[in-house]
Amino acid sequence: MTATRVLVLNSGSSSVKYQLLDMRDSSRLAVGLVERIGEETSGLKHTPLANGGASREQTGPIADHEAALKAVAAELARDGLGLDSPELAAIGHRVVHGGRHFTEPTVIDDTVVAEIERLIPVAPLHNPANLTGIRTARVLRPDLPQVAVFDTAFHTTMPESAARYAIDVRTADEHRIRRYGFHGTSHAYVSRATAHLLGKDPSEVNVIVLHLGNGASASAVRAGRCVDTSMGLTPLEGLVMGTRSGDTDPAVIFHLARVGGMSIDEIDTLLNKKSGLIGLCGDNDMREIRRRIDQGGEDAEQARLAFDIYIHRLRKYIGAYYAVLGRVDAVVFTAGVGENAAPVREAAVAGLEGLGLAVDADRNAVRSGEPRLVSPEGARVAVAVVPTDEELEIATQTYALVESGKSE
Ligand SMILES: Nc1ncnc2c1ncn2[C@@H]1O[C@H](COP(=O)(O)OP(=O)(O)O)[C@@H](O)[C@H]1O
Ligand SMILES: CC(=O)OP(=O)(O)O
Ligand SMILES: [Mg+2]
Repeated sequence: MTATRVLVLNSGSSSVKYQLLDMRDSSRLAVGLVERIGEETSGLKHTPLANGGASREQTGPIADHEAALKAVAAELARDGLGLDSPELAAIGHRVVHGGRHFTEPTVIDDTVVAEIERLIPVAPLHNPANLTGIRTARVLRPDLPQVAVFDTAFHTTMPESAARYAIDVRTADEHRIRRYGFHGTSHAYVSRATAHLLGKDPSEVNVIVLHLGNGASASAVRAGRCVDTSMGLTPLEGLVMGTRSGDTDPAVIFHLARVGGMSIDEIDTLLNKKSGLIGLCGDNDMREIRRRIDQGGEDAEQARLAFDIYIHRLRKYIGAYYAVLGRVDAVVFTAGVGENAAPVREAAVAGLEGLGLAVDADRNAVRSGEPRLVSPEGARVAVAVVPTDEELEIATQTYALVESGKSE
């Protein structure tokens, strides 16, 4: 029997998303999510698409990522899709920070694990969770290739003028301080899918990708290669996010330390976990923010301000990347907010007809899981919604690597 299945693990700080795919046709056999790991009310939702698709849900404490993965393995086994299956070809892991070292998907060995570990200080919310996923999966299936697909890989094509910060070169080099960028798997997948939506080859188009999820980032993609992106040394820079501030004056940190008496760790937590939308209005979910705005009254005021700050930052990046690219063929929205929040898309390009940017109200109101245009017929620049699929992209890259290894 040839092994054609790939299990993809996307381990977040308090969640694990997973998909089991059959790479003969990229079909999904099972998908699921473990949430609130480490809390009393952890939840696991498992959908065995291959076996009728009825979801199973359980709640109850799941102490850590290791326990989460074991619970996932048990659910898959119930459907005859267990990790012991000879049809499993590999496990693909999303790894957020790969530094400059990893520009391609990589088969994981002890050296790779050590390098991902070394990068924890620059991805403190993400790399530790990614590592636990890797370690647990290696214990469960030590014989199977485990592949790391890095968020940073797609951004390694950025020119030095975009990747470097204007700080002392020796200090920057000594500490490897530069813009790495994240969500690269999504930016790569979505920019390519946007070209296809336009009936073009990726090498023919320039695209601004707006990945707006809980974490959010923008990128400028010229002819299929990333030339700039909004996240930097860490996933803290750039757009306003669910709980992260995005861009601030670096001197805010000195001020909070010197005048506010806060420790570096407290400031780190403030900017990464208590800022962004949640810091501005108490909610990090765009659905809730829109509900408050639409309801009106006193509760709407803070939500409106948070929304306006979010949009203002987004528009600045659209303008900046327009200038970086010179010619723009498409602006594309993706991830939870980008795919679902029509008011965000509308506000992001409002009044930018001079740049060829506009949304058609009817098209923008359509809810769909398909890639689609939301700009008016014949617009100079396409505005599009393209659902991201990081898991499919990770599976594709993982399988391609494993298969190429066989033929060598
Ligand atoms: N229907 C919706 N309308 C507006 N925003 C939504 C909707 N559904 C999801 N979102 C937003 O998407 C976010 C999650 O996006 P997602 O890409 O899944 O994030 P992540 O992968 O970082 O967990 C939510 O926090 C919420 O703000
Ligand atoms: C890098 C990053 O911000 O990832 P996420 O959006 O999954 O938090
Ligand atoms: Mg995401």
